[in-house]
Amino acid sequence: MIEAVGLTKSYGDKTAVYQLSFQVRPGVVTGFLGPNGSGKSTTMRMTVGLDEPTAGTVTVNGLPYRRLPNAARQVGALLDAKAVHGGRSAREHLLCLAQLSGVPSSRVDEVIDVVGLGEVAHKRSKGFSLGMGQRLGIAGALLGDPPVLLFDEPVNGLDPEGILWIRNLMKQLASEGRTVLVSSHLMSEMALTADHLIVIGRGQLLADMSVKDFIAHNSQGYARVRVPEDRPDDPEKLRTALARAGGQLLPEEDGGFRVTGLALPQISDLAHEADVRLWELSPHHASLEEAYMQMTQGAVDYRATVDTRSSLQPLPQGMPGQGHAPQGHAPQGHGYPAGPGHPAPGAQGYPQQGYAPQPMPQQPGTGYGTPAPGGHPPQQQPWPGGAPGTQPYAAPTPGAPTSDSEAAR
Ligand SMILES: Nc1ncnc2c1ncn2[C@@H]1O[C@H](COP(=O)(O)OP(=O)(O)OP(=O)(O)O)[C@@H](O)[C@H]1O
Repeated sequence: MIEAVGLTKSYGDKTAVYQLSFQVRPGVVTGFLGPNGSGKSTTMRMTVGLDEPTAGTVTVNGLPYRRLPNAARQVGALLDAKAVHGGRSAREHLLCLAQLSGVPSSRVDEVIDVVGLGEVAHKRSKGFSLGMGQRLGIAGALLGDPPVLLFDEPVNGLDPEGILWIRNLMKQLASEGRTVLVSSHLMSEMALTADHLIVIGRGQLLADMSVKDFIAHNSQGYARVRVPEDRPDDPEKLRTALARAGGQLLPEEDGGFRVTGLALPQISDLAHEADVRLWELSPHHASLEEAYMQMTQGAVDYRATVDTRSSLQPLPQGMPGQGHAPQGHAPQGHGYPAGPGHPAPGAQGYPQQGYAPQPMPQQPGTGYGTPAPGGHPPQQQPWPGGAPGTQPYAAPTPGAPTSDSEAAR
């Protein structure tokens, strides 16, 4: 089990993680979600001793990583697939890791086969594609056969077959009773892979609950209806009938309608009573992506403009190397687009008061440590299950971290 209690990390003025408390339990895949810069990697780095918390603790099976006996055999992590000596072959790289952590070299060939790198095991890793690098990083995480595994965006760069493989691997590792924490921005993939979610925004806990509960809490189900086009009065008749019962009929772009506030049988009965024929009546189940967008939209620091093209200025003609003289087009220089399509961080949805800049105890960054190599650990033990006191919602705390843009000001 991984447990964070009041975990906080500041880099100078920037608070990357603030009073984060959660438990990652064994036996299930836990998805770790949050917008860019929300503190996922920082949290994972602190978990494996690569960064020191400014305050609070994060432990693996009750101990901070650096105090774990044989840490490399207890926790495996894929944090940065590029953190490999490019001059070494995949096999050499894994052999080095194996020697450092007291893992027998026979295990190296096993994990190479598991991740599908057998054919390129003797090739230098600097020639590896992004996906091959990810596979090598995953091999490194699996090397010590650890009961706790962290994967930071493991599907990055993988092809569809690789993504399916990762999904099954995560599930298999969890079904073996391991603790599996995996971050990703691919919501559709997370919906298929994760059982439980920890969602953070600007370093703070936003949700800690099952995928099912997360979707139910953060989205509104609705019904889709369609009426015959040759009966132009029907939409209005239906709208009136539904409104009397407390429902709402909203037109959709494709000519159909969305009904909120009423169950499907009620909609059917009301339409029948109003003499409106329905050509479609179907439930719409919200996706994890919809629920995630709804929850995190106010905690997004980096957002593209709605119409990215409209905010771009044309480049001046006659730039050096274009082979003709400037025609008097001066750059219309203003900074990076701002305006209606580029809302201020936290502009929608998420309570604003939590992000007011407040003085917080700060501590300069403590730099990077190195996970301690270790020898063979005791055999895996069954983990205590059923963590108490999970927190479905954590309201933003006054004094919470500012967004990057706020910090920059
Ligand atoms: N070594 C560092 N020095 C200064 N700031 C840092 C450092 N590491 C992370 N940060 C800042 O901390 C915040 C959280 O970063 P982090 O990489 O943990 O986010 P993330 O959720 O993993 O983002 P992404 O989804 O984009 O990978 C960011 O604002 C980042 O700029």
